[in-house]
Amino acid sequence: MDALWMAPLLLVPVLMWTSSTFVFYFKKCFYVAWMMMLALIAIPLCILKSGGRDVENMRIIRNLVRHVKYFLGLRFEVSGWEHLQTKGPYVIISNHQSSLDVLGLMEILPDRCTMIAKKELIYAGTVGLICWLGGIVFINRKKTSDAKSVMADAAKTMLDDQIRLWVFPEGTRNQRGDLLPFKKGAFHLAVQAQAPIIPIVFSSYSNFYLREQKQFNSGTITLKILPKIETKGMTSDDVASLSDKSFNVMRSAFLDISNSITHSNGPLRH
Ligand SMILES: CCCCCC/C=C\CCCCCCCCCC(=O)SCCNC(=O)CCNC(=O)[C@H](O)C(C)(C)COP(=O)(O)OP(=O)(O)OC[C@H]1O[C@@H](n2cnc3c(N)ncnc32)[C@H](O)[C@@H]1OP(=O)(O)O
Ligand SMILES: CCCCCCCC/C=C\CCCCCCCC(=O)OC[C@@H](O)COP(=O)(O)O
Repeated sequence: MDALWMAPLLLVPVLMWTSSTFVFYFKKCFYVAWMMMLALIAIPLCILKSGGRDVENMRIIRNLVRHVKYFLGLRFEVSGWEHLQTKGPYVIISNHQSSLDVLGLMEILPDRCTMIAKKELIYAGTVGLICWLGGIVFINRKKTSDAKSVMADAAKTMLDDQIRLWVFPEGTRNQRGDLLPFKKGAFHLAVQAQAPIIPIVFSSYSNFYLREQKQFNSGTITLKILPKIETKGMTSDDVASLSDKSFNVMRSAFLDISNSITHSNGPLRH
């Protein structure tokens, strides 16, 4: 009787072997469930360590998330580590393709660095709570004036508490094979804090993850950390050119690393 109950479980490896659509859904569900579970473990650890919301909790979160890539068959190749060896506050900007970006982010996350995220993320159960405990700054994208004032406060906190902030300047997830035009918030933030910008580019996920075709294979993601862009002496008048400059260096790096990876990994499995 017990053995009979186990029988459907045997289907899992069979389906994993034969159906790439099953692999796609299995990996996605596993990812969400595992992250929720890790967050559940992290919550008491963070509370015990710092008693509540604190950027130092990101160390615990970073350590707990770093093994998840192995389950999903993902590898990261990182270049430009030396550009993160900058003292004091800075603003990291990177392209944003999927919630899987969290894995690459945790791979290279510097100390005392937290993120700017949409406020809806706080309702994501245990993940939402861990984001709050990790000091993530939540913004309301539907109310520009609110978002601006939260980010102005964040610029002050960055300096007062020596914090680094990671912003996704595209403002939303994008897997269209190119970068979306940048929103301006990250650049106002850097200018207000007079802190440098460190651009980071994730190569395209299209060689292993295709949402429409329901494909989630193993793959390698290249992370390229680019040289910092100074903002000392800049004012809000310089924001547009700073944004354009950042966009251009990131776009050319994105196209460069995405092309080389698609060619070296060979064709997708069907
Ligand atoms: C232990 C296990 C746990 C496991 C689970 C958890 C694991 C880890 C936890 C970590 C996970 C974290 C991952 C977080 C990912 C979340 C990512 C996101 O949520 S992305 C979406 C949210 N982010 C953003 O939107 C940031 C980028 N957006 C912006 O910067 C925007 O500019 C804005 C939102 C501030 C405003 O957007 P919008 O209303 O569309 O306006 P714009 O066109 O950009 O600007 C309008 C004008 O306002 C000016 N402006 C903008 N910002 C400012 C400012 N701060 N100060 C002054 N002025 C500003 C801008 O220049 C425009 O004016 P103009 O005259 O046209 O120039
Ligand atoms: C009880 C509630 C259940 C909710 C379950 C959701 C839990 C998500 C679980 C695991 C994923 C862990 C990584 C979380 C961080 C993902 C952040 C993210 O990628 O947010 C999307 C946002 O950048 C842009 O949003 P839009 O593309 O504009 O939309």
